[in-house]
Amino acid sequence: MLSSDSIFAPATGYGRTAVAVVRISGPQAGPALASLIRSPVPPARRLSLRILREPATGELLDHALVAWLPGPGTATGEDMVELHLHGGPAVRAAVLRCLGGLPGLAPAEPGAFTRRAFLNGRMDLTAVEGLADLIDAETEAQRRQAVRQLDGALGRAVEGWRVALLDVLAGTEAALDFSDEGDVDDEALTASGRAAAARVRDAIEIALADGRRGERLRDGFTVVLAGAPNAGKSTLLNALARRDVAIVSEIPGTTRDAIEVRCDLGGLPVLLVDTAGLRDSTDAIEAEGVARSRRRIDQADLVLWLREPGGEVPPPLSAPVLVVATKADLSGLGAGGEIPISARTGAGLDRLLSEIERIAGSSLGCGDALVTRERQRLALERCVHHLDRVVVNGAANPAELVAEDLRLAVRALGEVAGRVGVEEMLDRLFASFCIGK
Ligand SMILES: Nc1nc2c(c(=O)[nH]1)N(C=O)[C@@H](CNc1ccc(C(=O)N[C@@H](CCC(=O)O)C(=O)O)cc1)CN2
Ligand SMILES: Nc1nc2c(ncn2[C@@H]2O[C@H](COP(=O)(O)OP(=O)(O)OP(=O)(O)O)[C@@H](O)[C@H]2O)c(=O)[nH]1
Ligand SMILES: [K+]
Ligand SMILES: [Mg+2]
Repeated sequence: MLSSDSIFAPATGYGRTAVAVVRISGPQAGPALASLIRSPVPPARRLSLRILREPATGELLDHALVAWLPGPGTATGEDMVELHLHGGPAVRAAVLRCLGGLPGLAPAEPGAFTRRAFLNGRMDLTAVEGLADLIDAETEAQRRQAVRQLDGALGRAVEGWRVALLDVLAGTEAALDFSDEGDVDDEALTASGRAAAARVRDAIEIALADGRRGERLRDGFTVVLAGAPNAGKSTLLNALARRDVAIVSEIPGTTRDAIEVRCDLGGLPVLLVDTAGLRDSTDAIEAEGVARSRRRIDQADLVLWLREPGGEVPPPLSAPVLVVATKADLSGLGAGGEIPISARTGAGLDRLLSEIERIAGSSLGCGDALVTRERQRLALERCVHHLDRVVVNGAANPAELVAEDLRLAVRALGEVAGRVGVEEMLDRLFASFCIGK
């Protein structure tokens, strides 16, 4: 699967930047550097100042810091080169054009460097997923969770469980192979093997009993602002976003499309959604807006139900609800249990935000979850299923069945780490990276 071609790509952003880094990986990396600097590669693993020239014509391209990084002790496990260029778009384009003209070098697809790191055993699949999340992380809690996974928190746990189960499996297979030789325990599973399988199962169950906060933290927490027309939803959205995102007017039925604002609440990713005020309307467009509101309310992690003085109380909803008494500058306080605010004066907004942050925090955690994707969860659940059969029936079942369940449990852990059975998802995962990663 790994082509012997060498790849290159810009590793830094587009446009004008102070410095632009171009990375090359593969057997042609060293020769490519040598031809750009028209001399042997500089000392390994150091940045050296060199003059880059067009290989064919000798035309001056740039003064650059270059690094020669011989494999296998590199990010991809292959020979690598980094060119730290001046960050103009034309400098970068000229260097990329020269690289494309060299033999055995091709522009990298998105995620191609990370794919090579994975295929060369430099990273397991959980680390790759952690890296994807790290690049996408927009808040502190997301960053913390992603970098922990890149660092191997899940990978190490899974490998520890796998090694423990392989040990139990070896004992069971010995019982199978030599059951007539007399010197090996005849039973499919010794008491200590069974206890070891139970310990692994319990540890996995603890990791799974996390309320899915790792997955939720990647997705973010959705807060829907709902209520009757003119309750003050759009005014509140603008106040929380500190921007004029939604149209506000004294005309009921102003908002039609749902309006989304992403924000960072104490390190947590929160999506605020303003919606059309709920009422029966004969206006077809407003009615469609109300239908959209109801769908967003159904999918919300938290609904802020806004009611102006004397306004409607919330209908029964499946999501948790905070009732917000709006326009407190006109009416004074709302009823007990409601959070009084005035978007006009700003009164009560801090308290409202800290309530949202508290509820989001208990749903998303702070980045300490081990399981961060459904893919991992499903494989771990499958592992637990097979271990349950081993632990519960181990003494009664024939050795063949016990061994098969142990093998399937080990295989499920191998899937989490990307050792087996994941070929189909790799293309999708790597395509989610940017070019140059
Ligand atoms: N300039 C630059 N900065 C970068 C990267 C890069 O490739 N280039 N990275 C790329 O994403 C990240 C760092 N990740 C890296 C991971 C492993 C190795 C590496 O060479 N590992 C070897 C040697 C380790 C050592 O010297 O201790 C190894 O693990 O054997 C390099 C970078 C972030 N910053
Ligand atoms: N005095 C006062 N007026 C407010 C406050 N919040 C909103 N209003 C006014 O209430 C009216 C309706 O506000 P909107 O934010 O458009 O209400 P909405 O809930 O988004 O309305 P629809 O989009 O039509 O459902 C506007 O005239 C706002 O200026 C407040 O805190 N105090
Ligand atoms: K309005
Ligand atoms: Mg509105």
